[in-house]
Amino acid sequence: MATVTKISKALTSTGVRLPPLPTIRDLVKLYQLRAIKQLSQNFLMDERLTDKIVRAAGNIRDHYVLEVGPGPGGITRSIIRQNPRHLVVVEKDRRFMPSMEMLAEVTQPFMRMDIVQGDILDYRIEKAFPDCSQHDWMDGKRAPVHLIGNLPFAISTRLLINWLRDMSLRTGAWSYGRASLTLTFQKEVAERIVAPILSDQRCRLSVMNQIWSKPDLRFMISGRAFVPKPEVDVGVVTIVPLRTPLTEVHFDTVEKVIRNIFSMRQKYCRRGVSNLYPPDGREELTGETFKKATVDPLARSFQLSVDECLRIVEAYDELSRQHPEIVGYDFRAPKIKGAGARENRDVDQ
Ligand SMILES: C[S@@+](CC[C@H](N)C(=O)[O-])C[C@H]1O[C@@H](n2cnc3c(N)ncnc32)[C@H](O)[C@@H]1O
Repeated sequence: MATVTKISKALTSTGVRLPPLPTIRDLVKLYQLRAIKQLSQNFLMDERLTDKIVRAAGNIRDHYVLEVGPGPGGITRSIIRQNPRHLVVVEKDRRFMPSMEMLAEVTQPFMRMDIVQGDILDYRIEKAFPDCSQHDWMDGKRAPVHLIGNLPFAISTRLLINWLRDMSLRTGAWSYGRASLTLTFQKEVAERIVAPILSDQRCRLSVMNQIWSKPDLRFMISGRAFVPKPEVDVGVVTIVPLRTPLTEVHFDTVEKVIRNIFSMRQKYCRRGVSNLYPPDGREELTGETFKKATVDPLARSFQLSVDECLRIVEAYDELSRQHPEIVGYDFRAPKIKGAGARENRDVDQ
């Protein structure tokens, strides 16, 4: 571990020196590193870029930070240099544990660093920071809790939707208050998250994000900066929860309706919405939805504002309280033999 124990950059305010980030050659030697494709491993080894990502999170001094997938620890070092109070890193790949342990040891007198070897999708963030008190959601300030990560692309969209759900229910990281996110996404996904009405990238992810948060695409990083180089460039996005979300309808209902609205991008939005309803009564209920919502059923989904999407959600929510039998309906569910032929015909017409 000669290279890792070499001392390089100082922690500015504490005078503590961090073990330097291993070079690419070190990575190969020390960890017999072959990037594992299933874990979406593309490492960022340029300190200026890792510092820039952490700066995008704003002030984290004395705050609580969770880093997703630290890998060899480039972003981790940038976080530590900003002197958070408590850092938790969650990494699935056991090969990175020794270098994380070394960082935890060096920083131990000045801050708390916990290492979790495991899957971020299973990790309970509400238990991560026992010393962090709850912060009032409605006062102007954000909670001193930040989720930061150069995300594994294979799970980034799923993770974001899970986190938006937690944000809406004020569970997980949002049990502490208005926690913020600073994350990387493949360029196209980053553009979709912030896409405004009428844009080519407008999709379910845009509307879902914009209902509960203010997402910002802060800057792009060329794919060339990563090792190994991914096929695409990468966007750094910050996501700050809105003090007042744009709806009070339950996340699961909103997600279901928005998914249907955007399920057939090139067709009239009426078509996707109609699939929310069982064939018996589909026409009538779809007509009623658009009437209640005062939205043009012949608009395409990308032509709808967040407000129009939410009016459709609210109309569906109201109708499903009047007709409880439609709540569990899923037009993609396997069809019962015999009924299937008829139902498929209805959908295709
Ligand atoms: C894109 S790499 C980023 C590594 C490092 N942060 C960097 O910027 O160089 C993604 C990291 O997430 C880890 N990872 C992948 N899936 C994970 C999961 N489900 N839970 C936790 N970590 C995961 C990978 O092992 C890898 O270290």
